[in-house]
Amino acid sequence: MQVETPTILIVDDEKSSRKILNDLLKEKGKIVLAKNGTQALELAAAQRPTLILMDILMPDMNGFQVLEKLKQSDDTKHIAVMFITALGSHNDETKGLRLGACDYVHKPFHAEIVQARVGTHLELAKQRRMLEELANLDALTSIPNRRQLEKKLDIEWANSVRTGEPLAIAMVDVDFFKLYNDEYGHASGDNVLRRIANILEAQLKRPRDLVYRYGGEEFCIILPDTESTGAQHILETCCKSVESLNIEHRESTVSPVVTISIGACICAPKAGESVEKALQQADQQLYQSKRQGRNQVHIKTLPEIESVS
Ligand SMILES: Nc1nc2c(ncn2[C@@H]2O[C@H](COP(=O)(O)OP(=O)(O)OP(=O)(O)O)[C@@H](O)[C@H]2O)c(=O)[nH]1
Repeated sequence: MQVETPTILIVDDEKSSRKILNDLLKEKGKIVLAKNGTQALELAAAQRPTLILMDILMPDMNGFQVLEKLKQSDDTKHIAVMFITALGSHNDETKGLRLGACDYVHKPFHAEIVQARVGTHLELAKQRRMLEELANLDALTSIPNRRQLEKKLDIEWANSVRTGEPLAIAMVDVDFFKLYNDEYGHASGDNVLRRIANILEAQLKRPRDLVYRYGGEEFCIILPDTESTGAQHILETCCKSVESLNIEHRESTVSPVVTISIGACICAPKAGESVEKALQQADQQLYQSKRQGRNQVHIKTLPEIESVS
C-alpha cells in the first residue's frame, strides 16, 4: 500500500502566523498556505490536503463558515480540520467541534503541543485512508473488489454519458473451475484466482482500464473510451495470457490448462440508462462464450440500453 506525503493547509489572514506555523510543521509534510477563506476552499478542493489548520477570525469568511462549506462538498467533507484561534470561549470551542472540527487549539499556542496534535491527526488520517483502501480491495487477490467496481462503474458511466465516449464492460469467468477445485483442492483454486487476477491486471495498459474481482471465480474488466475492435484485441490478449500461465487442468474438456471465457458489451450510454442492463448484456455474451466452447471472447455493441423503469 502506497504511503503518500501528507499535505497540510494553513489558513490564517496574518502573515506572521502563517510563517510560524509553516516553520513549525514543514517537517511533517507539504505545506500549502491560504490567507483567507475563499483561497482555503479553492486549495482544499484542488489539493485535497490531509489536514487543515485554520484560524477563525478572518475578514471575508470566518473559519466556521469555511468549515461548513467544506462539509457540504463530497470532495472535501472528510478532510480533518483543526481550528487554531484566539477565540477562547467555551461556546466558540463547542461550536467548532460540533461543526466537525477534529481539534481546537487556543492562541497563543505552545509549539510542541501543536506539533504533537498535528502528528496525531496526520496518523489518524493515514490509518483512515488505509482502511478505506482495504475496504475497496479483494482480500484473496488484492485487486479492487465489487464494491469499488460499483463506484468506478457509476463514475465511468456518467463520464461516457457526458463525453459520448464508448465504454466496454467485460465479464470474465474461469472455465470448469468447480472441476479444478474438486481435482486440485480449494487452496490451489485460490492460488489460480490470484494468478489470473495478476495476469489480467498486467494486460491493461491505460490508467483507467481496471480489473475487479466480481465475486467467486468471476472478474469484471472495464475499459473506458474503448470501441469494439480495441476491446476485442485486449480481451483476446487476456484469454491468451491466462492460457500462457500453463496451469494444468486435467478435468477441462477445452484445454489441458486453465482457461477463461469472456463476454463484453460496448455501450454508448445516454442519461437515464441503466448500468445494470449493460452488465446483464455482458453476462449474456459470457454465456455465449461458454456455450460455443469456452476459452473465447464474445462482444456485443449495444445500439441502446433500456432505461431504468
Ligand atoms: N478456490 C476457490 N473457488 C471458488 C472461489 N469462489 C468460487 N469458487 C468456486 O468456483 C466454482 C464455480 O463453479 P461453476 O459456477 O459451476 O462454474 P465452472 O465449474 O467454472 O463451470 P463453467 O463456468 O461452466 O466453465 C465453484 O465450485 C465455487 O466453489 C474462491 O474464492 N476460491
